[in-house]
Amino acid sequence: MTQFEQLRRAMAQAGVDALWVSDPANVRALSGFTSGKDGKVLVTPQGATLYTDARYTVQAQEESPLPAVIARPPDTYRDAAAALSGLRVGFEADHLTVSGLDDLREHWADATLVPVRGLIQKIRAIKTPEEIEAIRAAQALADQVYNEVRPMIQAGVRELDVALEIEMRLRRAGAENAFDVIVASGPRGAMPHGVASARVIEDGDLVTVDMGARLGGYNSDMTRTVAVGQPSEELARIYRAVLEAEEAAVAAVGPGVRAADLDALARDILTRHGLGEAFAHSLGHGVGLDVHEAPGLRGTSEDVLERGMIVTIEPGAYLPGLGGVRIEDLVLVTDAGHEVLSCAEKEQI
Ligand SMILES: CSCC[C@H](N)C(=O)N1CCC[C@H]1C(=O)N[C@@H](C)C(=O)O
Repeated sequence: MTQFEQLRRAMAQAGVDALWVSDPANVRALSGFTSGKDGKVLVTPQGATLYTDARYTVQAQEESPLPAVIARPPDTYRDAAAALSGLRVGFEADHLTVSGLDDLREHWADATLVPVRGLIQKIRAIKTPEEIEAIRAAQALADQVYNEVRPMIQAGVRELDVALEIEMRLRRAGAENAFDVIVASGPRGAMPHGVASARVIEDGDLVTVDMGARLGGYNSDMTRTVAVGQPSEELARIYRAVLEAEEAAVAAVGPGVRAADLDALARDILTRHGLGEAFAHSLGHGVGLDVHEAPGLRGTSEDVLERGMIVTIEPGAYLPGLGGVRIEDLVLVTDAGHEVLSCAEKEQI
């Protein structure tokens, strides 16, 4: 079944005849238009239309097989109104502002507006073969850049210089950062999202490097924690506990596995090491056009892994005042179980 066929089925299940798509990644997924934040897609019983403005006339023609309407609001809404009279029209509740909804209500008074959540995200969670290759390529580049930059992580070097080197190498290769590079050294390692600062790395630090490449629109995501000099026995113990949790969770990845069970598996290992409270976030998430997308690997998730999903496995332990550790792999769910896409070496500390 094509993604559009899957979407039509999901729309029927959600009880909508048409769908106004405003999430940039969903716009891109449906239309191929790479400036998703400046586009919308309207799916009706007759077909799908890309809406964007005159800055993108040529780009829309080049990139999207969908018919494009070049207009700006309110003309956009007026154009779409004709096709929507009497229909139940879904809108993406997670990606429409209050004023955006007011606009739809004003211009589509003859339609019934219905909030929907995660319809397209659920379809995007299972990657096509082409998407898998795109993410594999993004991760391969990230591995290469990480390996090139790894020797630079030494005492006396600022975190932001490590981050800059990573970004420069990604950009030279035609990619970009999937997100601001996290380089969290020493006590800053206690911040899971500690983007690189001016801190100078010191002897005995653990340094967490979390980076991703965005290549051809698709993201990768990987974390390594490295030791500079000889870390304390306490930090080394935490590192080994996180590594144990990470390896056990990766080994358990396969089709049919409940995301919540995977999260619990890693969390239980860290709890046995006295680090349950220190694991301050979910185990992982899907990766694709967005860095964070479905499925969610967290305790409250109802998601079940399926072949073709690409997820991160990234347990961590964060101890304020002391530091932290996170180890993350990018993992493809396969019929046989899984394939780890991230190849950069994990250190034994
Ligand atoms: C700003 S993107 C961060 C990428 C990173 N690899 C990542 O996803 N992290 C870092 C620590 C936790 C994890 C995260 O943000 N998880 C989200 C999904 C959560 O809510 O737990």
